[in-house]
Amino acid sequence: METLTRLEATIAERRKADPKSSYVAQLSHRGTPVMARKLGEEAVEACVAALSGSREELVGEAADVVFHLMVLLADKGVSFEEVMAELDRREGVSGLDEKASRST
Ligand SMILES: N=c1c2ncn([C@@H]3O[C@H](COP(=O)(O)OP(=O)(O)OP(=O)(O)O)[C@@H](O)[C@H]3O)c2ncn1[C@@H]1O[C@H](COP(=O)(O)O)[C@@H](O)[C@H]1O
Repeated sequence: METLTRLEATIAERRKADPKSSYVAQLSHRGTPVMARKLGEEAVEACVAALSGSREELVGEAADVVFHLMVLLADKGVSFEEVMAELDRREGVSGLDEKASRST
């Protein structure tokens, strides 16, 4: 978790950097739709790696997904802490029970 907290701080800082020297700043400069598209692309690449790639490729693609998700969250002003709090809130509630409760 420390890694993600550090990455969140790095992303917040690099968003303000010169796009010529920072990939994060470049994404920020290009705007939310590009960030969202990148996240979608990386998610698809992770799926492909899971289905037909090596373990190493899956790890690499998963890291790309997490990184691009963090970039998009920063852009939308959503903190990593908020996402963790949502996961904490869900802890212990079966996905099946939660789904069943939606139809009542
Ligand atoms: N964790 C990452 C990280 N993971 C992946 N990537 C970049 O994400 C991109 C995704 O690769 P792709 O091949 O899919 O994208 P691409 O084809 O190169 O890019 P497009 O032309 O499609 O936009 C690559 O350029 C990777 O280098 C990352 N870039 C940066 N970070 C972290 O962010 C920090 C700040 O980076 P800068 O803003 O570049 O200084 C770094 O120190 C790292 O900690």
